[in-house]
Order: sequence, then C-alpha cells, then structure tokens
Amino acid sequence: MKKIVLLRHGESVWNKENRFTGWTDVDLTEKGVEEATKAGDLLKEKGFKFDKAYTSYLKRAVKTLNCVLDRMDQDWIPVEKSWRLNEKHYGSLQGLNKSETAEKYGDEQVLIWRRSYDIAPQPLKEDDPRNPRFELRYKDVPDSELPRTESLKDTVERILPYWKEVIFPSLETSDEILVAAHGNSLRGIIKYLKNIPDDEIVHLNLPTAVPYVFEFDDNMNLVNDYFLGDPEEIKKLMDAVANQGKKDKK
Ligand SMILES: O=C(O)[C@H](O)COP(=O)(O)O
Repeated sequence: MKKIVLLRHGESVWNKENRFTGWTDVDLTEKGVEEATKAGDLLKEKGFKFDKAYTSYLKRAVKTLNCVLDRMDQDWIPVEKSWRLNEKHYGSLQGLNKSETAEKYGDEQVLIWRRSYDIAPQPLKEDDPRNPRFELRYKDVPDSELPRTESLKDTVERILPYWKEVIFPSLETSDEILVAAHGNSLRGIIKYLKNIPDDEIVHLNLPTAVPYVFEFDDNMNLVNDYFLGDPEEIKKLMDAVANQGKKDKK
C-alpha cells in the first residue's frame, strides 16, 4: 500500500498569539517543537520510512519537517520545497488577532474569512511591504501568480499543479511520502483527495502536528485515510482550532 502523510506544522508564535498568519514567516514555539518531536516519534513507532518529503517556503513547516525527519533518523532523504505549499494568503488580516477581529466583525464574518471556500479577505495594498513581490524568496515566481490575498479556492488552484505534476506522480517510484505544510494548504489538498463539497470543507479543522495518513492502492486510488493518535484527543484539538476565530476566545 502506498502512503502519503500530510502534516500541519507544530504550534507557531502567531498560533500561540492567535493571530492570522498566512504568508508571514513566523517561527515555531517551544511547544511547536515538542509537537513536531512527538509526531516524529509516533511516525517512527508506526514504522514509517519516507522516500521523499515536500514542504513550503515557510520556516514553521520547514522546521517541523526537519524535526520529524531527525527523530526518525531520516534526515538524509530528498526534500523539495515549493512556494505552492505555502499557507493560504490571509491578505490584510495577516497580523490581526482572530478573537479581536471577531469582536469587531462578528464570529460569522470571521468564519467566512477562515473557512468559506471562495471568499477571500481584503487584499494587501500593492505598496504594502508585506506584498510577496518584494520578497527575495519569490523572485522566480511570476508576479501574476503571487497572491495579495486568497480564498481556499485560490489556494487549491495554485497547489494543484504542483500536487498533480510533482507530488502525486512521485508515488510511482516511492512507497511513502511526507508533506509538511499548513492548516489551509492541507485542507485544500484533502478537499481534492476526498472530493469534499465546497460547503462541507468549512467543518474541517486541522490540529497542529498530527500526522494524517492517506493510503492508495496499486492503481493509485485512495482507499483509506486516518489520523495517527488518540481520536478523542484529536477531536479536542480540532475543536480548539475551530474556536480560535470566536469572540470569547482570547
Ligand atoms: O494562517 C493562519 O493564521 C493559520 O496558519 C491558519 O489559520 P486558520 O485556522 O485561522 O485558518
């Protein structure tokens, strides 16, 4: 059975501060490193041996991946980074506290910005220093492809070429692949893999650093998917992520 494991990064500094992050390159917290360590130990215990790994251009995902591979003694495997695996761009919301934003605009509006399929937050202004066009790391990406904000639909559209042309075909010559990325970029991939309708994807909340395993048969059809870990604990973590966008969660 071929396997792809999707892994959201461990807790970041802005997860802890409950701020919209998107393409902001924030680091892991100590707890985030612990979560990544735990994920690596669990994957090792379950006998995973990755042939290849993919991650984004953002350090919270890169460092999570490095930590996991180190725990597994698999630091040596080929790793490819792509900007296409970056988090959904959160536009002008980036940096704002999620609960304070809900106090100002209401829980429902924040839920739309966080979880709706095709509604994007207000874009960054062209001259905003956070505009990705000013960043060296995106110098090879055509400006027309660099977002100033994104809906999940936009995120899926920029990930899919990379998924279809690079990540998924690599399963033909590999048995196990690890993808370390972000809450929403992974929600986009999961929506595509499981054919989840637009109005149902709103309910999917990914906890930090919990490995999500996808199994494929010899014809590369998805046959099974499951999280590694205690289901009750994972459900609690998912509910906590959902609550981050509510007024009374500070
Ligand atoms: O970009 C962010 O703020 C987080 O990585 C994901 O946030 P969300 O759960 O609010 O979409």
